[in-house]
Amino acid sequence: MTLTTSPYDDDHLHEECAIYGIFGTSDAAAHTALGLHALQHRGQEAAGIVATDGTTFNVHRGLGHVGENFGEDNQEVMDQLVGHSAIGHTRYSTTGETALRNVQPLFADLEFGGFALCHNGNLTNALQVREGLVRQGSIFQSTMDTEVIIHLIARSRRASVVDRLVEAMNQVEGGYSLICMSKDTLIGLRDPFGVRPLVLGKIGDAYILCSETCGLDIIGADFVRDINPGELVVIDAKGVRSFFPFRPRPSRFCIFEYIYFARPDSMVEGHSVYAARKGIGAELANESGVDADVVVPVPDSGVPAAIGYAEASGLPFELGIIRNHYVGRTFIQPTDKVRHLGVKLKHNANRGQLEGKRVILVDDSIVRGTTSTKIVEMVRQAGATEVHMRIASPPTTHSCFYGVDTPERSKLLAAQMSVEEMAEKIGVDSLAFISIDGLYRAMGEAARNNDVPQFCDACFTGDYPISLTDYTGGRTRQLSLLAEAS
Ligand SMILES: O=P(O)(O)OC[C@H]1O[C@H](OP(=O)(O)OP(=O)(O)O)[C@H](O)[C@@H]1O
Ligand SMILES: NC(=O)CC[C@H](N)C(=O)O
Ligand code: SF4
Ligand SMILES: [Mg+2]
Repeated sequence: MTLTTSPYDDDHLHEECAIYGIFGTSDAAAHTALGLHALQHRGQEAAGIVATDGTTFNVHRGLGHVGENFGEDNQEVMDQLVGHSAIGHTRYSTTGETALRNVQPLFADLEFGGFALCHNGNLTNALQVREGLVRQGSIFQSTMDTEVIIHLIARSRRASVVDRLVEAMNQVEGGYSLICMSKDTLIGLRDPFGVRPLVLGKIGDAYILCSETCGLDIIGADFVRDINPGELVVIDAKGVRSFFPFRPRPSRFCIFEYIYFARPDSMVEGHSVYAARKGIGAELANESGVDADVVVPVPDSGVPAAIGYAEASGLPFELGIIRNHYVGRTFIQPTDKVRHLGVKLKHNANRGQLEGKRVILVDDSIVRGTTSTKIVEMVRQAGATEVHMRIASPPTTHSCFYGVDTPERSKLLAAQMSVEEMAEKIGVDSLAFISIDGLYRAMGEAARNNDVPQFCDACFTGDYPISLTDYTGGRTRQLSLLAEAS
């Protein structure tokens, strides 16, 4: 049991969240469950779906995976989620603990009717806004940043749902993609910098909004286009309408989506995630090639970059480490002790491909260094004569505040050590990260534009595009005295 409810006391690097919405089909909830299943990699703490038939809103929210809540054992639940429109969420918390009160979508009965909302991202002034609302009498039901949006919409005096939403979003800062649903409308929205992804798809007469295109593929829907930064789309019986209600800002899409978060078979912002990862691996080989016998990925996320590395270097690619797919991502293990164990449970050396060889290990990132330390030890024990580690991102030196719950800086290996010190700690013969310009080159840019960077890369550069109101000046506060038993 925990009383933890402050945005500052969580030291894990989490994934993100997935959001999904569909309008205009009789089995909207079933489509949403499938879409969320394809997007499960973005969040594994909790899942929820709200569907509406135009009158009633039907909801199921639960802790755990999509399949545990909306799978074949949950037919009764699915039967109750009737409606022509539905939205859904898989959660990885950034603000607010993992508990039932914090499972999205959020729902409220507002002056104009029912309203459901789901959010990928993190609001950077939610605590400040929340304090103001509580002073004025608002009673919060959760400890999530996202809930302030519902309160701001409820208090707005504007006439339409869309205008109320715009007024609310003008009072919050942060990274967000949102999908909202009223009885007859689906609304999608990306923050003005477009930090988090959101795509539009179509199947038959129904429209879909979701985090990544793999959520469209699973139900055979067509990809229509990305929602643009700062764009708000309204989907109703009349079709899709687009608005740009916010002050335009330069696009700063999260570059880490390409490096790690998104699924390799997704297209995000016009780029294939798989091709981007291979390109990063190739740049890495060009920048920091080393004499070796074999290129070995740290599965899963290191695989496409290692293929690109092997192709560019002309070295053979081998699966020298095998991953057990029945163990969750290591980021999600709750304590350091369990996380260490998780890495052992998850990977095993494929001795025949490593023994007597000079091995280049390729992974996408080093966060705490837990994975790399264990893997290197494992590869050496399997008889590798040299181990060189190559990382398909620059050193992660800063925390993310826009939807990826990174450990605090003191837990980020690269924030504490030089590359040489990290190499020694991890136990490799050499260690190299892709340069920031190399990363931008792999993304098709000549270099990083330091005046107006083409992406958000704050976890590598500390250059935060959106203000961090709640995270400066040491504001910490317990948000609720109510502790949910886990
Ligand atoms: O330095 P660390 O704190 O260990 O974190 C970094 C590792 O964590 C991630 O993999 P993860 O095992 O979470 O998932 P994956 O199987 O999808 O690569 C990432 O791909 C790195 O391998
Ligand atoms: N990772 C996310 O996108 C989290 C969304 C939201 N901030 C939450 O904590 O639920
Ligand atoms: S800080 Fe890093 S992980 Fe967070 S949005 Fe920016 S690039 Fe993505
Ligand atoms: Mg990994």
